[in-house]
Amino acid sequence: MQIAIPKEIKNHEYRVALTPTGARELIGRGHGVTVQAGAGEGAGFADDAYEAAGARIEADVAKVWDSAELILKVKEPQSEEVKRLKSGQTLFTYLHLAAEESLTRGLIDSGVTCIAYETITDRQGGLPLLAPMSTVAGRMAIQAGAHSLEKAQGGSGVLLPGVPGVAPARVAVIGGGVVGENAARMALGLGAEVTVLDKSIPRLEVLDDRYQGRMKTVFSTADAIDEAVRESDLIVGAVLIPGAAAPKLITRAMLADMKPGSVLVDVAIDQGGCFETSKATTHAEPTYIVDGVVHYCVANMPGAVARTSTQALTNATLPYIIALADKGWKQALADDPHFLPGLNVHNGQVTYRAVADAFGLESVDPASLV
Ligand SMILES: NC(=O)C1=CN([C@@H]2O[C@H](COP(=O)(O)OP(=O)(O)OC[C@H]3O[C@@H](n4cnc5c(N)ncnc54)[C@H](O)[C@@H]3O)[C@@H](O)[C@H]2O)C=CC1
Ligand SMILES: CC(=O)C(=O)O
Ligand SMILES: [Mg+2]
Repeated sequence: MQIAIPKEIKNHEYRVALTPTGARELIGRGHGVTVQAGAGEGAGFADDAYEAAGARIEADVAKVWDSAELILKVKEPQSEEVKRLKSGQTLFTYLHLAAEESLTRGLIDSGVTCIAYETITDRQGGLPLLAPMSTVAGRMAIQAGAHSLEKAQGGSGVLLPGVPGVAPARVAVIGGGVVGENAARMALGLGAEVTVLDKSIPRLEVLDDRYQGRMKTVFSTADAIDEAVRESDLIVGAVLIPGAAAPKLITRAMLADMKPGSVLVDVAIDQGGCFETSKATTHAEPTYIVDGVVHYCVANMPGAVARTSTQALTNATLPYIIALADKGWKQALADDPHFLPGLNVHNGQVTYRAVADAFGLESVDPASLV
């Protein structure tokens, strides 16, 4: 199969969809890999490394997209990339469609088969292709939050660990999944006082057991969120209802109850964000202030640590890429009931229920297509 790796074009996105190591695995199985010139540079992978793995380097972006049966990306296609798609191609990338109606409609019109990393499941009920980037983003959320608390960023001037004689900051993490656990773990490591809120009791049990009471676990209700809003210096939004738009858990009116200069880091922004006042920002301008509260809402946080993130992403995606390349999308999805929910759009139809529901569209059961 002919596989293309375009250079990512989203603001400050330095990841690439495949490492040279991944390219070598695919080429060894008889597939052709074309990499756009410079695609791996931001992650520290030079064109030479891909060539040494047997890949072809192509400088002409149109030729990269045109030649491909399977296109591998990191971020959702930007509008100029949607125009490059051709009916019959397969696109495998993060899509987060419930947050972006125009992208959804563009992909419907393209006639392309679109498989999203973030809706593939595993036997344990996890999201194995979201998890590596959620691990990165969760860990980064505390770095970003700590920086945003500094006065120069509009923050309250609180240092997360405090110092001897001065209490540490209070950090609340809403959603105790992969992002939430990693954020909580980093905040604990820095000496903050940490509370995790989740709607899943089994998840709170896991956290309680793993951290032996070093973080507070709280069942997520409107009351619990009100309390977190009043007491916290930093709140991380880390909820997910797979494939669906994130619920708005903190409204604009609630910002008045927060301490001036406190910080909201909305990691769930790629699914539309879980705070009413969240709007997606970029690494170039990551924060803005509403009613005295600093908001950090970067939708591609792992792009800033592209070397680590690219390696972690390829480790997770490679077995699925190999299945797509060896068998074609239809057989690959038919053979694996956990791969099947990755299908979001096929040949003009939405195949993921929560995406269709977000925009009042019809959805088609993906099982009926394979
Ligand atoms: N901004 C960025 O760069 C990145 C964003 N993400 C996003 O972060 C979000 C979280 O991802 P994961 O941690 O992997 O998901 P996950 O599925 O591991 O965890 C989500 C958790 O939210 C909980 N939850 C759902 N509704 C809730 C509510 N009302 N109150 C409290 N908890 C609730 C669930 O029970 C679950 O434990 C997703 O939207 C994901 O796409 C992930 C990576 C990078
Ligand atoms: C998951 C996601 O949106 C990202 O890694 O950028
Ligand atoms: Mg987006």
